Amino acid sequence: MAAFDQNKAYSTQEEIFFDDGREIELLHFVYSKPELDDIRGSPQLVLKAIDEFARTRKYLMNVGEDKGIIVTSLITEVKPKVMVELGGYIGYSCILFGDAFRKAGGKEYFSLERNPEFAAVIMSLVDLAGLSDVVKVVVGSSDVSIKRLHATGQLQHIDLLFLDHYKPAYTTDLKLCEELNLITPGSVLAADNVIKPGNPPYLEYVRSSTEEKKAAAKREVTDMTNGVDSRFPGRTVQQYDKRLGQAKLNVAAKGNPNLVYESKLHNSFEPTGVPSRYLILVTTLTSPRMSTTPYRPPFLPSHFIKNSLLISLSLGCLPLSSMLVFLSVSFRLLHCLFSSRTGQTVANGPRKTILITGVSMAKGLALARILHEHAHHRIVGADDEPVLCALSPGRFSHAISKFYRLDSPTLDSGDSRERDTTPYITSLLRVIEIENVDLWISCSSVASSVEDGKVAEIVERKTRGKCRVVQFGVQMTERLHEKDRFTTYMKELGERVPATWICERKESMEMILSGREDAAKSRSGKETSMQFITKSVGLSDSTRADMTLLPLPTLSATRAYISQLPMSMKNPWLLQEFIAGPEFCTHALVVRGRVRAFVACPSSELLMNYKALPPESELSRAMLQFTKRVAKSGGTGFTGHLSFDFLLRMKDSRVGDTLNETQEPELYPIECNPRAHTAVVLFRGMKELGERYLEILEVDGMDKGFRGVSKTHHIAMPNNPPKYYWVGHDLVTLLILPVLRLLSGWGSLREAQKDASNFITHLLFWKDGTFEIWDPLPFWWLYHVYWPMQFLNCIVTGRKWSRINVSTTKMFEC
Ligand SMILES: C[S@@+](CC[C@H](N)C(=O)[O-])C[C@H]1O[C@@H](n2cnc3c(N)ncnc32)[C@H](O)[C@@H]1O
Repeated sequence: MAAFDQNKAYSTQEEIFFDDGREIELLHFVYSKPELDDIRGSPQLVLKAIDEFARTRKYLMNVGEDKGIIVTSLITEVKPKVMVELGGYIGYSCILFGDAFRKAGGKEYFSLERNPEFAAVIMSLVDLAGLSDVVKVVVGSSDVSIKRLHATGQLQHIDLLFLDHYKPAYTTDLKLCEELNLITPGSVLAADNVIKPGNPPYLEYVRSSTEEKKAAAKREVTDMTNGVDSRFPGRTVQQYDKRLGQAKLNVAAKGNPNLVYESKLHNSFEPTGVPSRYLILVTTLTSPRMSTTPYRPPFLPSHFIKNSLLISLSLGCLPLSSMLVFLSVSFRLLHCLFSSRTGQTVANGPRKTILITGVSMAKGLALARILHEHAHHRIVGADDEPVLCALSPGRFSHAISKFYRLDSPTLDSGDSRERDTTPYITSLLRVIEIENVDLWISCSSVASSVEDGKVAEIVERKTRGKCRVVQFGVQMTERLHEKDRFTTYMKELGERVPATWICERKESMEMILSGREDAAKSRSGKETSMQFITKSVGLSDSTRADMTLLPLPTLSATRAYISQLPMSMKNPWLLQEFIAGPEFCTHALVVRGRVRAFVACPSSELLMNYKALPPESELSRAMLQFTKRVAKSGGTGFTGHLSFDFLLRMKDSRVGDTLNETQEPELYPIECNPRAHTAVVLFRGMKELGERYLEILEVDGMDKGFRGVSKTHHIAMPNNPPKYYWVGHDLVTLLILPVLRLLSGWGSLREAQKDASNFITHLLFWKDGTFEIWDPLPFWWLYHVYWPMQFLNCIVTGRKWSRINVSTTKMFEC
């Protein structure tokens, strides 16, 4: 630390050092300067005048030049678009930082000041400095102002936060900003005077790990007076009481414990020349890292209340959905009367039995309904459900002649690979045998992938091809399903894949990251922009939404992040190049190595919205071509459902989420799901898809190529189908949660309005993924029996969940 220049030292701090009229005196001092015309519009000259007053007249509690330079350098480095300062006083920091901020391309600088007289001084001096275009002075207590700015949509994110106000409010205001999602990865905090006069609770909070914060939140707070930590001296606590009364702290703010900070102390001098210690904090995240969904504060206090509220919601909606079912059934009866007069579907060939597994899920149900259109054949449905609990919504579908309960799949795929029989395999084989099934369409979940593959092999062997199956064998299923093997396979096929490494040890992940960084640096001679994400090779509900970009801003943060990954020889992790761009998913039916049905759509959060890409679009065509190449490589024994997740690298990263059809698509397959995708709902009402499945039955002999017997080479693709959503999911996420968030002061009106308008648009113009007017019972059962029973079970067993997927009936445990 360089020596302090005594010539610029402020006057000594007196016993009473502010709010004694000196702030207004300062205004007169500045405005009576003979060189006022030169000062006007010059932030530097305004600061010089303020410094002169503090040196020659009275002390001012400004950040000062020495400490200020730390923040101005930070501004130049971070280039914030939005900056907030808590505590503006007479506007010194606001003018110093506002100037640097504007030069660095900043757009909005909010200066929050509780004392209206001080705020008036700031406004006057900011105006004189010519900074009114970027600086907005907000009068009021910081927590109230933050909430209001957020609620009115004026403040949506903070790139740089400067804390220099009421010491006990540092932690509570930071927690508030975290909860409102104003502080996210990439945000930088600079806090003044954390060592002297000191701010132990703040230091403790920003230095804690996620676990420590969670544990601290659970502990009973005993050492607090009026929400103020007893470690603060009385003088600090009562500093602003005289004029403004006792500050009310927002102690309800719980913060986001998942945000973990990396902190660095900077030594400097107070403007009086007294050495000071300054804390600059760079936010970095540990688990669950940068989620694609913004962090939403848990305003529902417990799982019990959450589950109880959802059960009540189901009860509340019961009359309306029962009425809907009644109307639908009446409509169907009338329709049947009418269609019996106009004639039924003409029988064509021998009647076959088609088994569809996974009918509890929207995808299985959609396929059952599509095949039901071919009324001549018999559709049997099956799915796993608990013994003596008729929970599966699919069992009540009009499309299904008979439903069978299956045992649950074995969750450990390694286990099921070793064993030839599991309760699931046995129960499924029994259904195929009892029903003398001609075609089994496997539409099951990820949990049963390997066992389904096993059943496929056994059935083909036992029935000598009499029973046809839409399901790949075990080896192919594993090769496609396991992320590491899939990437290797794609490389073997010469396909473009993101750079990927399989890591069994944390040290190797660290080494790869530092090696890549060094190589990139030496190639370009400057900082690399290449970023990576990590994923567990096996299934992991808790980490799958995690999108933390590596390397983190500092080596130690990257190390800390890697160290918390549950990586081992048995549970390897992938380190994969991050491709910035939109994600897409596809669904395809492949028969004997040929794609027979295909659809592509943009991926949405939790995959609860489906909008098909036009089949003729360049993107859809590119994804289809890729699917065709993979299908062909599987040979003539390759029959099953094939879904991929693709990332599209945009040439101009700024258009990240908007699709520009004129760009040449640079697609990267990142994952494969060798099973049906919920996107199959986009085929609803499309008889042609049913025909593609029935063609499998027409193939004469297992060794005969498909080409010889195909009626058409045309691939079934939905053209301009309706958009799909799930009303239960949208009702909660777009209507109830935003309203509750708004009422509890956490959400903004603008956000709630936007969500509500999306909900209404979906309700009016989109189709529900489960409801069908001629087959309404599965919908009713899903929302009024299946989910309430699941929530009740969670209350009774204490099972905790963080998200649910209405379409796949899956609960993500936490
Ligand atoms: C140390 S001074 C700020 C100095 C200023 N940042 C500078 O360097 O020029 C602290 C200021 O915070 C203000 N303040 C105190 N509690 C506050 C709160 N809860 N919300 C907003 N401002 C507050 C005080 O009125 C005072 O003006």
